[in-house]
Amino acid sequence: MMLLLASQSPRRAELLKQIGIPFSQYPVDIDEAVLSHETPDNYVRRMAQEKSSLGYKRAGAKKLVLGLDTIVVADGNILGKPKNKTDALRMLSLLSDNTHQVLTAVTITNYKQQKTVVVETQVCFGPLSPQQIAWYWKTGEPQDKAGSYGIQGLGGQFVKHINGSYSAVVGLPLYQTRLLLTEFGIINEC
Ligand SMILES: Cc1cn([C@H]2C[C@H](O)[C@@H](COP(=O)(O)OP(=O)(O)OP(=O)(O)O)O2)c(=O)[nH]c1=O
Repeated sequence: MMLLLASQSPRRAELLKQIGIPFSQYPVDIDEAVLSHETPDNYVRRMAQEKSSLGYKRAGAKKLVLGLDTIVVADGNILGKPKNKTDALRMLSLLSDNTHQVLTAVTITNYKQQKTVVVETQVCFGPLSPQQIAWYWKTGEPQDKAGSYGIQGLGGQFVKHINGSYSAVVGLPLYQTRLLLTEFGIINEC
């Protein structure tokens, strides 16, 4: 069965390629607004499910559709992608000298079922000065990333340690995605 990755992210495509499964990229656009009283876990789960469901609806039967979403949670606040510079500076100040959570949800949909897993990783940042934050924004890296940083890029130098899945922080948890794909019969157990 044909696997579709319902994502425009080149990083997610790279990670999926890394585990050697053939797929095509099939981006979808959904409304990413957080509902009132929605918990971070419910929100990230719903986003991955909506991407996967919409991809499945558009692509039709005989397809298996993988949808993902990544958010940063700092002191209980959901941090998505920054709207502008002020928003990014606010997020990076919240992350400075603090431990936050990165939640990545993975959903697979096919003709008969939908399954979702949420992977949580603790990320500990060292202190960031206002000058470092201003410099980092200017590099352009924070712009399209949840929490306004990329652990795989220049942002990696702010990270003291992590507890969890590095690939989940970048956008696609390799281990948990493999397990889900195995449950759907896309990968043989070995
Ligand atoms: C925290 C963190 C996030 N990110 C990225 C992962 C996601 O691509 C992005 C979060 O935005 P998402 O809305 O999860 O994904 P996306 O819009 O990039 O792609 P699509 O919805 O089409 O699948 O932030 C990093 O690349 N590195 C990091 O360290």
